[in-house]
Amino acid sequence: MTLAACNVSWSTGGVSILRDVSLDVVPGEFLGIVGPNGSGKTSLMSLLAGLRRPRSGRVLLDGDAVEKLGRKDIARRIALVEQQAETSERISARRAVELGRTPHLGPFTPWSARDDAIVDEAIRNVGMAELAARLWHTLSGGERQRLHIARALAQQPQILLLDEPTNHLDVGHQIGLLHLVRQQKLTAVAALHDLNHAATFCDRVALMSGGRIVASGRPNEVLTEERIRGVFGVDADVEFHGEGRCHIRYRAPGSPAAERPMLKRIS
Ligand SMILES: Nc1ncnc2c1ncn2[C@@H]1O[C@H](COP(=O)(O)OP(=O)(O)OP(=O)(O)O)[C@@H](O)[C@H]1O
Repeated sequence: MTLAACNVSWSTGGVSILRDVSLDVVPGEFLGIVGPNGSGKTSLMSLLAGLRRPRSGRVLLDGDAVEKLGRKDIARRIALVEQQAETSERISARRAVELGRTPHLGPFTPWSARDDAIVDEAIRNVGMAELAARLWHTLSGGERQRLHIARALAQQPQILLLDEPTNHLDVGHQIGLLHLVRQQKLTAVAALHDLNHAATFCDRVALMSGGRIVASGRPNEVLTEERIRGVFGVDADVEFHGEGRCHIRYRAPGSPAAERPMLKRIS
């Protein structure tokens, strides 16, 4: 299943937010979207998920315009984990994950033992089995975030859209979550703030700035010292690794560059 944005622009309140954005994600690929605050990552994710309509251009899901598809049809194929997803309802952790099965249920497909098994596995995958009976409002921010991911996995989408999925998570759970996404062999698109996470886990990275995609490609093609300085205003030393990967070491303002021998290419 492919998802593509073709020359998409979006504006709100007379202000242009996304400008002529084109990208596509191919089956099985993990695409990272990075960029400074306000560069348009969340806006792009909501267009890809069909929550917003572009002012011009099109979003295509397997060649079909997303805006022409029904919500349930989209939800069977795409799961979105939003940045500030919340629920005020008094529900258990497990119930929150069960909601992921909603697009697959209907008058002729009632809840079954298979749905239970899918929900159990999703909860296990995010390490929340012991807290499954707890009420939502008693959970920490990180625990809730892991359940949002479990809800999306229980949805069994072909495409997973994640808006800053590592928010609220400690470093162990951040790495665990991104590894879990990779293991799912899903097509995934994640807006990420941590450039090293993008460089470590994503097959390709799209860099946004001012509502545009200014570069896309393998992590080490996109996350260069010049672009990190130009787009984020931060000096950094980038160490190149094999298979398109790299590692970024940020410099405090005014501190010297690392000695070059440390930066030699590792193949
Ligand atoms: N509904 C809205 N009304 C007005 N402005 C909006 C609206 N939605 C987004 N914007 C503006 O669009 C720009 C892009 O916002 P968006 O949330 O897409 O950026 P982002 O890259 O996800 O930022 P962050 O990293 O801070 O989450 C911001 O300047 C934001 O204030």
